Amino acid sequence: MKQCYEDYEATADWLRSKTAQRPKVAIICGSGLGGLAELLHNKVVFPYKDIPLFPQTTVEGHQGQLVFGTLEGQQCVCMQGRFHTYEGYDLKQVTYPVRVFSLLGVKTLILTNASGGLNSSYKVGDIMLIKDQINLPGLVGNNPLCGPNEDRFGERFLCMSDAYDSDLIALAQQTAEEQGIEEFMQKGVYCMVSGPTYESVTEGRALRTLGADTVGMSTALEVVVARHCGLRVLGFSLITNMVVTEYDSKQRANHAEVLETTRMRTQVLEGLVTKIVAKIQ
Ligand SMILES: O=P(O)(O)O[C@@H]1C[C@H](O)[C@@H](CO)O1
Ligand SMILES: Nc1nc2[nH]cnc2c(=O)[nH]1
Repeated sequence: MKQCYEDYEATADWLRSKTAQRPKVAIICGSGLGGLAELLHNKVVFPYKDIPLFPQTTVEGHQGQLVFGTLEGQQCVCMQGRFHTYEGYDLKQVTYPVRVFSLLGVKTLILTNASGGLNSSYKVGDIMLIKDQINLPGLVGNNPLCGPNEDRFGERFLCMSDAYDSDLIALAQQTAEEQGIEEFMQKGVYCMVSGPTYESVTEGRALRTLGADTVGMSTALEVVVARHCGLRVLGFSLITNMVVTEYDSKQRANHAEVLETTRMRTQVLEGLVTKIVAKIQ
């Protein structure tokens, strides 16, 4: 499927015609982390299947609906479920909602994800503020900005050294302190791989050597497209499991464990994001 500017406009126009809400903040919820959308007030909910040109979610823990509403007085739009390349979607489909958000007038994108911990000082249940990313698919040609540049969204050559907004990171750190949850807050580098396989021992070790603190199967592509259209970005990675990096380990990564850990920390992460949203200008 080849998206053009008019497709993004058609989806944004359709949403505008169905709700008078004009969010400035968008939130993409990771695996098992969609509960945040339930906290919105004056909710207007659109199942993805009803939204023109929107992909559908196929993964357990990703509900598949777009929720507009107000969080602490701030108008927000929340994706309860995201799209991944391992589901068979291409790079433009995975990132489709981000450009729609930009056309709707969103200025700040908050992303959450579930990830495997690579940094041995991290623990299952820690929440990592993403300070930078390794877009592994992008480094080898699978970058969502490949192809003709759409100047109406952004420039051809995009700087990614400031992808995660330092003011928003500072705001998040300050808010975590106020919430008294610094003990399980981390700040580090997220690496995206395509999945759906979890890492072999040697792959896990290699990613750690590259400088990654956590690894997951999302986020980096959405962030590239968000930065291309000028959105400010804040990201959180919930460490749902530790990546197995010992050849004789009996531990095995699995999605059930991922979802179980999200259940353990979902309220804390929701509380943190809510308080941050309240302070975003
Ligand atoms: O959407 P996210 O990145 O939170 O989901 C992670 C990566 C895979 O989709 C899944 C693996 O358990 O969780
Ligand atoms: N690639 C990857 N994605 C994850 N998502 C949640 N845990 C993991 C993990 O260990 N590896």
